[in-house]
Amino acid sequence: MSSGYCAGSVIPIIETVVRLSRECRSRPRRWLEKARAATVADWSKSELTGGCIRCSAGLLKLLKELRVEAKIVLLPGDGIGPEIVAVAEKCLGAVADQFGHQFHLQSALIGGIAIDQTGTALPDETLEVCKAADAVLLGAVGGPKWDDPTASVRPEQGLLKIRKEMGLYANLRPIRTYESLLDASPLKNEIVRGTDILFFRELTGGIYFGNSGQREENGEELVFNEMAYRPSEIERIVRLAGEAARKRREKVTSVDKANVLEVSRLWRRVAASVMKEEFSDVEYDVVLVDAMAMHLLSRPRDFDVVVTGNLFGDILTDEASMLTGSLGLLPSASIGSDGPGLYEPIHGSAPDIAGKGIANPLATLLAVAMLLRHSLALETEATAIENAVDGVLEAGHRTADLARGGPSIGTQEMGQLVIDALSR
Ligand SMILES: NC(=O)C1=CN([C@@H]2O[C@H](COP(=O)(O)OP(=O)(O)OC[C@H]3O[C@@H](n4cnc5c(N)ncnc54)[C@H](O)[C@@H]3O)[C@@H](O)[C@H]2O)C=CC1
Ligand SMILES: CC(C)CC(=O)C(=O)O
Ligand SMILES: [Mg+2]
Repeated sequence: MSSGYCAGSVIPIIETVVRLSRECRSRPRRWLEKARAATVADWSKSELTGGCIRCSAGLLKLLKELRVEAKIVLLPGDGIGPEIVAVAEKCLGAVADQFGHQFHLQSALIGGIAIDQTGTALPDETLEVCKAADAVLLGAVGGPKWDDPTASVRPEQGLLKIRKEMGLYANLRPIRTYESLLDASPLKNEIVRGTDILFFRELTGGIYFGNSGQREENGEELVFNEMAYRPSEIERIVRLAGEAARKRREKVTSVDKANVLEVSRLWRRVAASVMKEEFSDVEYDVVLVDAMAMHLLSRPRDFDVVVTGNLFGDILTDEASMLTGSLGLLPSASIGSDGPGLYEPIHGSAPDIAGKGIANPLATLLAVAMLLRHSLALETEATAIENAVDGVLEAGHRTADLARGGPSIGTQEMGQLVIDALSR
C-alpha cells in the first residue's frame, strides 16, 4: 500500500485500519472489510484531508479492490434445500473467482436431515460453526417425513433455535416486482407494477417463541401458544425499520391486531413512540393485519417499509410473493445487533417438487446477494448478482413456477444462466 503514495494520504488510512482492527478484534476476518468500507465512506465525506488528490484517488481505488477472505456456512436442509444451495455454492465460487475473493465454504446439518443423522434438528456443532462464520446461507427445512404431529422433535425447531441462539431478531424481506415478470403475477399488471416493499419481520419473539402447552379442561383437551412481546424487542426492530426508511421512500407502516390483542396494543404504543421520538422526519402509519392482507393485493405501491411481528410477517410476505409471481423469487436476510447474518429464501422445502430439479433457485441467489451486501460489505458483487438475475428474466428464461404452462428450464440451468451473466 505504501510505495508511491505520500504519507499524508497513507497515514489517515493506516489510522483508520488500525482503529478498526482493534474494534473488530472479536471478528478478525471482518476488520479489513470494515476498514475498507469506513475509509471509503470517510473519504467521500472529505474527512481525510491530509492527502494529495492523486494519492487519495489511488489509495481509494486500492481499498476498493481489496480482496476479502470470508467463512460462509451452508445449511442445505431438506426437500429442495440441497438443490438450491448447490446452485448458490456455484454462484459464490463464480463471484470469488471473478472478484478475487476467497470464500471458505463449509456445510452443516439442520432440519430433518439433522434429526435423521443426529436425533436433533440443530446439532451443537452446527450452531458452533455458524456462530464462528462470517455469514450463513440456509436452504429450507421440513417435509412430510418429519410431520407426525406426535413427534417430539421437528425440523422447524432447528430453524427457530438457530435464529434465537444467533440473536437474529430482524428478518428483512424485500418484495420487488420485475417488469419482465408482471404477467407471472395472478394480479393485474397495473396493480403490481413498481411494487417495492421492504418488510421487517420480528424474528425471535412473538407466538413462535411464547409458552405453549396443553391441559384438560372440562374433560376436553386444551392446547395453547402464547404471543408475547417486550418493549425492547419492539423498539429495536422498529428502529431498524425507521433507519431503512430514511434510505428509501421515508415511510414506515406498522402492522398489528391492536383492536383485539393486548400484545398488539403494546406493539402499537412502542412503535409510535420510537417513530415519534427518533424518526419524526419519516412518514408513519399503522394498519390492522387483516386489512393489510387486502391492501397488499389492491395497493401494494403505497407501502415502502413495513414492520410487523413474527407471525404476521411470515404470513404477509408469503402472500406478497404473489405480487412478484412466485414464492421462488423472494430472498431474506436475518440479522442481529452483532455477529454473522443468516440468509435464506422465504419459501420452505417444497416437498411437492423436491428431487425433480425444477425448483426456482433465484430466491436463494438473491439471498446470496443480500449476504454479500450485508455481511461482507461487497456491494458491487451483490449488485452484479441482482443485475444478472434481472438480465436472465428479461431474456425470457423461466423456471416452471414462472412459466404459466409455457416452456421452462430447470434449477441448474437457471442457476448457470445467472452465473454466466455475472461475467458479462
Ligand atoms: N424457512 C424454512 O425452512 C421454511 C420451511 N417450511 C417448511 O417447508 C415444508 C413445506 O411447506 P409448504 O407449506 O409446502 O411451503 P413451501 O414454501 O415449501 O411451498 C409452497 C408452494 O410453493 C412452491 N415453491 C416453494 N419454493 C419454490 C421454489 N423455489 N421454486 C418453485 N416453487 C416453489 C412449492 O412447490 C409449493 O407448491 C414444511 O415442512 C414447512 O414447515 C416452510 C416455510 C419456511
Ligand atoms: C420456522 C419456519 C418454518 C417459519 C417460516 O415459515 C418462515 O420463517 O418463513
Ligand atoms: Mg414462512
